[in-house]
Amino acid sequence: MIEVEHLSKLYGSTSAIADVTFSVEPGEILGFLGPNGAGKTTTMRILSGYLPATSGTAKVAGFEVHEDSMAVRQRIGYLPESPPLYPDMTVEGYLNFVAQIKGVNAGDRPQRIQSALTRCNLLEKRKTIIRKLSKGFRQRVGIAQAIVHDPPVIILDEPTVGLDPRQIIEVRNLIKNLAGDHTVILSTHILPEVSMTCSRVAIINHGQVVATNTPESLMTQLMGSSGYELEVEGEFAAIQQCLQAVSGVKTIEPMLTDLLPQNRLKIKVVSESETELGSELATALVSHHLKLYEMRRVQASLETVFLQLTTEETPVENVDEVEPSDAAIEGGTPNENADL
Ligand SMILES: Nc1ncnc2c1ncn2[C@@H]1O[C@H](COP(=O)(O)OP(=O)(O)OP(=O)(O)O)[C@@H](O)[C@H]1O
Repeated sequence: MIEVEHLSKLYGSTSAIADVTFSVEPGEILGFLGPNGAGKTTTMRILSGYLPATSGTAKVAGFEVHEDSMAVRQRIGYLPESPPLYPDMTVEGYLNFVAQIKGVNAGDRPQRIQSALTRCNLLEKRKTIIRKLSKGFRQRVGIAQAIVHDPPVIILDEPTVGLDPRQIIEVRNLIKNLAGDHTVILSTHILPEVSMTCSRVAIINHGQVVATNTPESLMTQLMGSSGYELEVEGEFAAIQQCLQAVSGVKTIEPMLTDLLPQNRLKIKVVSESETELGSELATALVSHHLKLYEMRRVQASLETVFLQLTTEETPVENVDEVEPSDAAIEGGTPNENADL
């Protein structure tokens, strides 16, 4: 549905994006994740037909964004960082105005407006003047104007910036509900937003896409392995000998922990690939009469991946080429409030 190839943009001599290539399948939500100044807004604006690229191509629903910018604009709903709202209009009046300029037939407009109001939970505010709305409701109006003409593609630039936690949850749920019927690109610098909302993530840094994958695969693929923490009763040498025989095990290490009952050890097992080894590890221990008290799968957090990718001196061209890092699997759970 969206195909971007070798897209670059220079502002004078400043390179905002360079050689950006990615694609988005119909019905997907792609998270475009990067720190401030990475080039997210520039890419979104080029895709929406509001800014010409210096070189490269971008196609939306088969139309080249620069050559067929009118056809593209009709097929895209765009929520910029600051939604272009008219504060003195009512919500309904504004949506009617947007539907009109987006070319929705007069006969279809009431139904399209009703649908956008319903999806964005705005029915009770339809007669309210936009100026009187809270920031959260204004953001919903911004999303409603992006979907009122029922475009196949929706581009949302930092849609939850400035909202309170309750409003953030509402807006994220609303975005998730758009998937399937629509193809969505969501730009953000907030990590949990991506893992909560998106089916795939493209990480952008210094104007270049440094990795693209599902949030989960990106973590395991980049780290090249996943890990398990086990609590087992017995001697380390015996446990090590037993687990070493399990195919796919890369390393076995004792972990330093306090407060464990006597004879119990915490062991960290790292696997060679992302294949699940849990049941094999448990079976091996039980067949050697070693008591297993606890087993937990540990994966790198998206935050670890992001920091690793965006602090590389040179961009990682292909995540498969990254050296597996054992230390990285200690990343633990993502910080829910990580705001880079
Ligand atoms: N109109 C402009 N003129 C000159 N440089 C610009 C212009 N717009 C953006 N830039 C530069 O291009 C780079 C990418 O900016 P862009 O706004 O696309 O990043 P971003 O990832 O959206 O950042 P943010 O999250 O802060 O909005 C930055 O270095 C920025 O300073």
